[in-house]
Amino acid sequence: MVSAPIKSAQSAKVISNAALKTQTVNLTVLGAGAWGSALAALASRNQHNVSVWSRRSELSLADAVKGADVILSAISMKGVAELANRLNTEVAVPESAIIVTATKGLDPATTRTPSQIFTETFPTHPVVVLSGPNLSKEIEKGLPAATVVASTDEAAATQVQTLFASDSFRIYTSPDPLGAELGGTLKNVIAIAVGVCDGLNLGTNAKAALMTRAMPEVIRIGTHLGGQTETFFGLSGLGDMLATCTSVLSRNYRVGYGLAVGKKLEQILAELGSTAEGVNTANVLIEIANREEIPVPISRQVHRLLNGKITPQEAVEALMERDLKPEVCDLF
Ligand SMILES: NC(=O)C1=CN([C@@H]2O[C@H](COP(=O)(O)OP(=O)(O)OC[C@H]3O[C@@H](n4cnc5c(N)ncnc54)[C@H](O)[C@@H]3O)[C@@H](O)[C@H]2O)C=CC1
Ligand SMILES: O=C(CO)COP(=O)(O)O
Repeated sequence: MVSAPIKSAQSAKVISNAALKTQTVNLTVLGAGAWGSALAALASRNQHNVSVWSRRSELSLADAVKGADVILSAISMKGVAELANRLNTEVAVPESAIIVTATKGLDPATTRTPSQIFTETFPTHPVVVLSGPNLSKEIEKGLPAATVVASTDEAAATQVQTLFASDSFRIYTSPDPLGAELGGTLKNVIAIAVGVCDGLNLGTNAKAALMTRAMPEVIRIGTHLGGQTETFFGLSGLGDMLATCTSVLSRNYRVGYGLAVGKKLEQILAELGSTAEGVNTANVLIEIANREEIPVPISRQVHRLLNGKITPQEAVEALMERDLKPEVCDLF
């Protein structure tokens, strides 16, 4: 008898999601790179009105956001603060528009996350983070994937869930935008470390140890910055860490791999021709860790490597030669 009300509540939720699906949403995607384009295609396939703006497009920013129900930013971190400022000062963002951020990075000038930037700039608008194990090339092919839309505004998260969800793109909601965003951001630095591990042919044991020991490091800094511990064990945390650290499609992984096989960082980034956020994130993360005295041993070695202070082999030695200790002693 206990199960009856639970079943009817679940049914009611499914019906309301289905009803939402029939509404056509005006979506504006800001950023026509790999991720912005893939997300625009998902919403188009769901029959929504999608317009895509990029800094090189003929469409002006003002025209792009006119009449938008949802504005999704998927540009590189280096442009987010400037874009938020332009949206605030140069154009009229519709009053009820939901702002979604899909960028995985930290602002070098202020150490803020994209959702913090948008929330501070648009305090009356709902802000939603979209983050998960989402290699865009797989999603473009229609391969199955899952992600998280996180917001303190549950209704806004549900609307964004419905906007993008399909048979091949399963979306979960979460009330923890910072946790979802930081999981996706901090793992990029770890993906560089795992790329180094593979580039040096250190084997599966080493890779498993690195990813596992990265979890307390990500949780330590992620919770310090406001994320919830459990979020880091979900799709946007562990899930994204696994995707990015185990796929040659990941640009961050390829940065680490390239360094390990003797390439210069500039050459690797030029060959990639697109964004590898982990490079900037490592710098900002170490600034935060130094300021707040948070131990981040793996990220610190990545930072030293990226800045030419050590070789890949020296980074491995530095991690292996640390003081011995119990495993579960330093999660927080
Ligand atoms: N590609 C992927 O598989 C995924 C990427 N992401 C995240 O999405 C963000 C964008 O990544 P991608 O689309 O892959 O990179 P991309 O390099 O393909 O595209 C970056 C886009 O940002 C724009 N941009 C760069 N600086 C700008 C500025 N100052 N002002 C306005 N626009 C600017 C570029 O013109 C381009 O449209 C990154 O934070 C990345 O971590 C998240 C999940 C998946
Ligand atoms: O965040 C991503 C997958 O979820 C994309 O990873 P890269 O930016 O390393 O390609």
